[in-house]
Amino acid sequence: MKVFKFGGASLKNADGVKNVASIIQQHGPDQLLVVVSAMGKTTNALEKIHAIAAAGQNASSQISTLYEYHQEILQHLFPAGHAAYKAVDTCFEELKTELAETGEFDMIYDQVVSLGEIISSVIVDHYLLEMNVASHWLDAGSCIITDDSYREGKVDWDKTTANIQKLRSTLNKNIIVTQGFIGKTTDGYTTTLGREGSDFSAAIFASSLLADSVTIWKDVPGVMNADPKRLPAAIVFDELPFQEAAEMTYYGASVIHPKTIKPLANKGIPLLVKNFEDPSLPGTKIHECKVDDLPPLIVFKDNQCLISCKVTDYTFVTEQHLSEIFNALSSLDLRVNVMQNSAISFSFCLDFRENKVLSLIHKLQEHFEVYYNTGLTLITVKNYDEKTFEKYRKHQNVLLEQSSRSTLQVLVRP
Ligand SMILES: Nc1ncnc2c1ncn2[C@@H]1O[C@H](COP(=O)(O)OP(=O)(O)O)[C@@H](O)[C@H]1O
Ligand SMILES: N[C@@H](CC(=O)OP(=O)(O)O)C(=O)O
Repeated sequence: MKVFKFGGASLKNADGVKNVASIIQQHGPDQLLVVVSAMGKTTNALEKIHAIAAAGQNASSQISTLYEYHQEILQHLFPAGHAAYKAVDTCFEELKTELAETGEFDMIYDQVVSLGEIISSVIVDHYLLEMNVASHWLDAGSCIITDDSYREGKVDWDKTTANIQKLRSTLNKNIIVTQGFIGKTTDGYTTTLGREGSDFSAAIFASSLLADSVTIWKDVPGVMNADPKRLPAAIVFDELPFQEAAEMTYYGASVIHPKTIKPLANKGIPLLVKNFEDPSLPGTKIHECKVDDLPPLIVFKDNQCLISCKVTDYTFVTEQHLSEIFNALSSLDLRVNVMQNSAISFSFCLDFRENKVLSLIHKLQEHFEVYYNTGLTLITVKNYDEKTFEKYRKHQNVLLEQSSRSTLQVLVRP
């Protein structure tokens, strides 16, 4: 059996839905489970709607814009009065109900933001049925069980695997269409798996069903040695070892969600990255393989914050100081992207998640003099050669630089 995952870019309008349906129709005789994300930039719009409502303001104009966006798609796909309209209306009713709920910010966020995937999957399912494809809509939350870490749900693999394995008989008769990005707690509340987490959902289904492969359909010809939006001369890899792909995602290559590789590598399931605009292109196969002479791999990670903790009593940076810093980071579930120390100061860079980073700074100020800069970009060059080493080290406004035998990292003010 196979797993396909279609992201927001592939489903951004009615033509996108038609194209996705045609890729599904041509997939061949294998059993198929399809994971879809919210359409276009719907998740960002829902995040904004939730933030407005949580601040006690009226989000009705933003809700109308999102409703119109989906109506336009529906009108190009279905005749008036089709059941798909009612199904989408029900989701928007649910959105209003959830926004009126009182509860913890992150918990309500998940109930609201997850609706983008529900709407998208409802539309794709109805359209496939319209095209005479035996589609079966599945609530991903009935399978993917997480703890109650809202916005970053941690998967209960035993329960999840057992639930997903029960899908085998349905897969014998139907193509399953389900949502990426979302799960449920054992109490039945929806959770999300972290932004851009639909690739991870596809990997969860594939690993539980021991799929033959997972294909994630993107707007690029495959995995490239840099984001082509940043470096138009980037080249496409025919194949990549799991290890190399995992490291790329760790450094921030946004083409694949970082949690995707592990479940697939553990089960030896190949991950194919293909272009939804031209499915005939070979794409990239990520699997257990050896590739010699990989070119330099360049990853740009924006929205970085550099924090420097300065010891003020001339005792130098000791293990005690480091443990205070790492305890604070761990208590807030924050990950360091690069770090460096000198005699009296310890500097590190991390993603700028404003509320959490400001809480961190507050904690650190109990022990150190703290300085910080935001709006930075971390450039990582893996497998650097002489040319790329020189080029990125000479970048203007370098705030921090570090290199090992194979990897160069420079933190710059863009
Ligand atoms: N190394 C890379 N190779 C290919 N694409 C990359 C790479 N790094 C970043 N990208 C970006 O990833 C984008 C595709 O991912 P994404 O926008 O998350 O797709 P979707 O939301 O549809 O799943 C591309 O448009 C490209 O700009
Ligand atoms: N819709 C969610 C989950 C996701 O993975 O989306 P996409 O596949 O479009 O990156 C998000 O935007 O975070």
